[in-house]
Amino acid sequence: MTQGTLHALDARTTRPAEFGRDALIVCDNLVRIYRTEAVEVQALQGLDLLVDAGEMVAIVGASGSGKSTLLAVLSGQDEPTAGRVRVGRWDLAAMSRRDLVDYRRNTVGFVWQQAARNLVPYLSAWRNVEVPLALAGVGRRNRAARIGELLDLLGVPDVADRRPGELSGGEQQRVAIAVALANHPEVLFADEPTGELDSATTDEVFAALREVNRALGTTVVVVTHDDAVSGRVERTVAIRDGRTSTEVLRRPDEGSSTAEEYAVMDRAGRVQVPKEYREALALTHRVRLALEADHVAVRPDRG
Ligand SMILES: Nc1ncnc2c1ncn2[C@@H]1O[C@H](COP(=O)(O)OP(=O)(O)OP(=O)(O)O)[C@@H](O)[C@H]1O
Repeated sequence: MTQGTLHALDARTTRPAEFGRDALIVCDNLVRIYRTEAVEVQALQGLDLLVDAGEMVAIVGASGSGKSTLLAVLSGQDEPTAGRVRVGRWDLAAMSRRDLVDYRRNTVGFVWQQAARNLVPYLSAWRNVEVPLALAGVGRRNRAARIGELLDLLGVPDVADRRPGELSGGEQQRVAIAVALANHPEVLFADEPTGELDSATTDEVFAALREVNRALGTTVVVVTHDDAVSGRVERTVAIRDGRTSTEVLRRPDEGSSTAEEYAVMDRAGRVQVPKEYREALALTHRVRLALEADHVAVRPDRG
């Protein structure tokens, strides 16, 4: 064995595995800066996020925390300033215009908050779902089969002949989900899909999204400002100041389910200590860290 081969083997064994290699969605130190003449806004400030295929994840956070920017980047409508972002086989930081069209038409589906943005007002629900299928060149018979299947799955087969203006808010969003799913996307992105709905209708739309996730296996990423959402999905990721800050995981537990909140540690080992904790113990600039048998203690610097 030559010295060169040894070096090559050595390099291979010591190189760390690629971050998120097995995930469907990878955001690695994602940065998005908006520059205008007067100001510079850092909407995403080194955000890390992994989503596995088949997951349903809610993204929550205060207004301005970067939720919509994240979704815009992930869905190919906005470009990252720095960092790595991958969805399936697509590297979103390095896509040609042609790739983008392909990606947006076939890999991802999108639902907006405003029903008017999702649906064509003068077409029936049926025809609305037909538009993306026709654009993708799907034949008449297959189109009909797919539309029927989706309207059934979303619980709106009875409104097929009605126009959006003749539907309730919840029905409009369920038809919008059908439109977004028409071409079998791997991922469904929804930006505040229930923002204009009351809480009963919100439950209905979340139930529809869960059903899509369960029955079709579509990965669902839904942005919402509604904190109660962590009771409706298995994983809720909170964004603060353009970074992921905490996650709530809900696990089935003998019939009901339990939810537990976790802080997110970034790849450099940084964890954000909540403001209430910092204030309660006057934790400021310098703190003492101690490694205990099963936890790490953080103490104020009283010296
Ligand atoms: N096109 C833009 N030009 C300049 N600044 C922008 C632009 N889009 C977003 N921002 C800024 O980036 C930050 C993050 O905005 P973003 O819309 O992603 O937040 P959000 O969490 O979705 O908020 P909301 O819940 O209010 O929709 C905000 O400070 C916002 O003002």
